[in-house]
Amino acid sequence: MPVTDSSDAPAPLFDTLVVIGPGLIGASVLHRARRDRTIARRLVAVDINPAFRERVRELGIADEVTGDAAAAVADADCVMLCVPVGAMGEVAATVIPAMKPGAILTDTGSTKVAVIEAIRPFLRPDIPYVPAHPMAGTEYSGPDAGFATLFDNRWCLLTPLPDSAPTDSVEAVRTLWQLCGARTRDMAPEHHDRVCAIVSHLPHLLAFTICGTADDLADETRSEVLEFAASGFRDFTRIAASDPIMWRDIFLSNREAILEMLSRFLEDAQAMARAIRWGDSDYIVDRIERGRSIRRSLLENRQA
Ligand SMILES: NC(=O)c1ccc[n+]([C@@H]2O[C@H](COP(=O)([O-])OP(=O)(O)OC[C@H]3O[C@@H](n4cnc5c(N)ncnc54)[C@H](O)[C@@H]3O)[C@@H](O)[C@H]2O)c1
Ligand SMILES: O=C(O)C(=O)C[C@]1(C(=O)O)C=C[C@@H](O)C=C1
Repeated sequence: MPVTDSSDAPAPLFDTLVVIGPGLIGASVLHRARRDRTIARRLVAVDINPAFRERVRELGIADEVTGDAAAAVADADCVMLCVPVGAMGEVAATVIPAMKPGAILTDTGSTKVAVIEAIRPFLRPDIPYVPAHPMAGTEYSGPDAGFATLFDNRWCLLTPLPDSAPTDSVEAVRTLWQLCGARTRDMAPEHHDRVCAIVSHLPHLLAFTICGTADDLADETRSEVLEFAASGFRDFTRIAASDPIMWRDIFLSNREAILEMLSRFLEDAQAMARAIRWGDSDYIVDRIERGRSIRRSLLENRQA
């Protein structure tokens, strides 16, 4: 029987990975890196919130946990920003001057144009920056929400800029996400923001709004909402339970694309209202058929 010697294991991708903001996304990366030991030899977590730092220590997913971002990144080979998109610029301003030459900076922000613009003023020529966005999540947030398999078979979109990272750094970040279980695709940041506006941001906007509308009808319907809400309304409430700060930042930082998708949606909703008013059965059935086929193809892709 062959003897398996741990020294035969390939060296991890990075020596030291620093995750700034070990919430749902950052803690999930740390869980995966801790579990597989292929991503980094040493894991460091930085959080502004002392209670979250304590939880990360208790979870045992980092070798070092600190609130001092500048000190933490000094030895890092890769620094991953997992803070809300509105905080990316201020964190970048603190960490970039403290990073060693050649260390890679990446982020996981849900919007890309605004995050890149927020980070760009602090970039250094010797710090490659590779923006990324894992298309995976849940309605939960904070360190306790993280888990190692979050990214399995999900997309991670990379939006590398022609002038801010050599190819080997882009490939290192691609490999990082593949080691987390994700498939990767490269995209221009503007295109990314339009795609995410329709597949992620607008659905959340609709979920927050429908829950708000139901709540505004509280006097008449609160007991019905609570008592009789079956799967349909519940499916909306799952995503409506998402973190308010994260979603405020996403809406404000992808304003134009979201407003464009919302106005297209409102036109289509008006057309549906008209079809209902005038009894246009063909139109109604056609729209529902399209919804069903989208659902089927999503399920097929997920199983592939
Ligand atoms: N939740 C999702 O489904 C999802 C999916 C993909 C990408 N993202 C993006 O990834 C990022 C993280 O999202 P999340 O869901 O993990 O959020 P989260 O709220 O779970 O975690 C964010 C963490 O950042 C910390 N933090 C905030 N400001 C900080 C600062 N200035 N310095 C250090 N730490 C700070 C918070 O204390 C928290 O621990 C966001 O940019 C979000 O848009 C989220
Ligand atoms: O699954 C969920 O609950 C999510 O909200 C995840 C989701 C999405 O909309 O798909 C949310 C925000 C992200 O930037 C990426 C993924």
